[in-house]
Amino acid sequence: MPPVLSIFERETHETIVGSKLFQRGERIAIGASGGKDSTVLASILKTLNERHDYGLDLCLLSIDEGIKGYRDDSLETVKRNAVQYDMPLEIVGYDELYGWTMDQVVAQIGKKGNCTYCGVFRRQALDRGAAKLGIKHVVTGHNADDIAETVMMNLLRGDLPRLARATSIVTSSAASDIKRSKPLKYAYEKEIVLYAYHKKLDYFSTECIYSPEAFRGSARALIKDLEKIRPSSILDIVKSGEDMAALVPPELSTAVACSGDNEEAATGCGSTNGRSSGGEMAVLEKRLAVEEAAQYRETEIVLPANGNSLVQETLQVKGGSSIHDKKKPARKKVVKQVMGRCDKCGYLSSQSICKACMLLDGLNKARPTTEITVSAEEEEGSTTLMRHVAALEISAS
Ligand SMILES: Nc1ncnc2c1ncn2[C@@H]1O[C@H](COP(=O)(O)OP(=O)(O)OP(=O)(O)O)[C@@H](O)[C@H]1O
Repeated sequence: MPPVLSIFERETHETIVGSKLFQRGERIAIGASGGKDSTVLASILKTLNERHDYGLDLCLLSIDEGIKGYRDDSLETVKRNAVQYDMPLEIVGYDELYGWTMDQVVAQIGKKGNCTYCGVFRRQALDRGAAKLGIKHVVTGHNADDIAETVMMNLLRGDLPRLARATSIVTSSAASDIKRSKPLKYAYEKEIVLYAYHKKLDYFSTECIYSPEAFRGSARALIKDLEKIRPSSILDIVKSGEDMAALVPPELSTAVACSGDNEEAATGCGSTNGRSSGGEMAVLEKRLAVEEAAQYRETEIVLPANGNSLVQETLQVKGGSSIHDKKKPARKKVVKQVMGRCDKCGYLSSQSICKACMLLDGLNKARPTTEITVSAEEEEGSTTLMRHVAALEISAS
């Protein structure tokens, strides 16, 4: 076996053991997209489970987002993987869960912002798929590159709670009783590709046909540039993310989880997306330059406030608003989240309407603009988990 394989396997084993990721006898659903990361994850977990006798019961869980020419092809890969790794496979589709495929969502809303829908739907779909299997732990193939990008994006957004969630190897939230973990958190994408290559793994390498998420692409490009001058940048960013996460009060990072958002949902589907160079970074840089220039036109004035105390306020001498006026909205008050059920679909949620249902409401309201026919049998016999979403068929026209 080439040393690169054994080193990779040993390091992944160390991550698993060091983080006490699994318990003996645990049933684990591997989020399997057919891509390189989750294929390598399935392969290596099978190897390590047998070699080190973890005692895990592994299965593959795939979400069919309903993207023709992309997900249907990658699911064929997952079906082959199920045979190759001798693991049961469960496939859950957006159409059965939500009454919408991503192809239909994109036809309705366009490509812009479609990753947000997909991310929110996928998170819930993975939970629902795991619940269907009676499994409480889902592992995903997120790697160090993905996490470094997410850290960078949340740093630029000033969103430390979400940054904290992205860096933790295990995430669980009050809004779901299903745990998530990322055993490849410290694995470079390059190592994963090499492992797949040397082990001749069968994976699907086409990227999603819908628009990439520009901001992630920009963060990725920035990290790639940093790597040229500092090769350890990716793991350094992951490490810095972990250190920053330690400063975030737990109730704040939990509140992010409870809001129904997650790193994937907030940033689109994740790592493969947005790998094109985005213009957002250029816009950001331009804005920063303008703001920097504006600083020189500012004068510090101390004003008396509330009679006694002195409050420093910055006023701008010439027109326009001061950069200090562009205060970020005050951090949201942290409300203790209580797990309940979504009024519409009954899914676990800390809100009265879960995020997926909110998005579906918007989609369904706009749907009558398209010519629609409802199939009576389908509506009557629907086993759709979300009963409020009628099984609609868009007529061929
Ligand atoms: N359709 C899906 N079904 C099941 N799991 C998924 C699906 N899409 C993504 N995942 C899980 O989320 C992880 C991150 O997904 P992402 O879209 O960022 O793709 P990626 O980093 O290219 O991973 P991969 O190479 O496995 O596709 C995947 O490794 C996989 O575990």
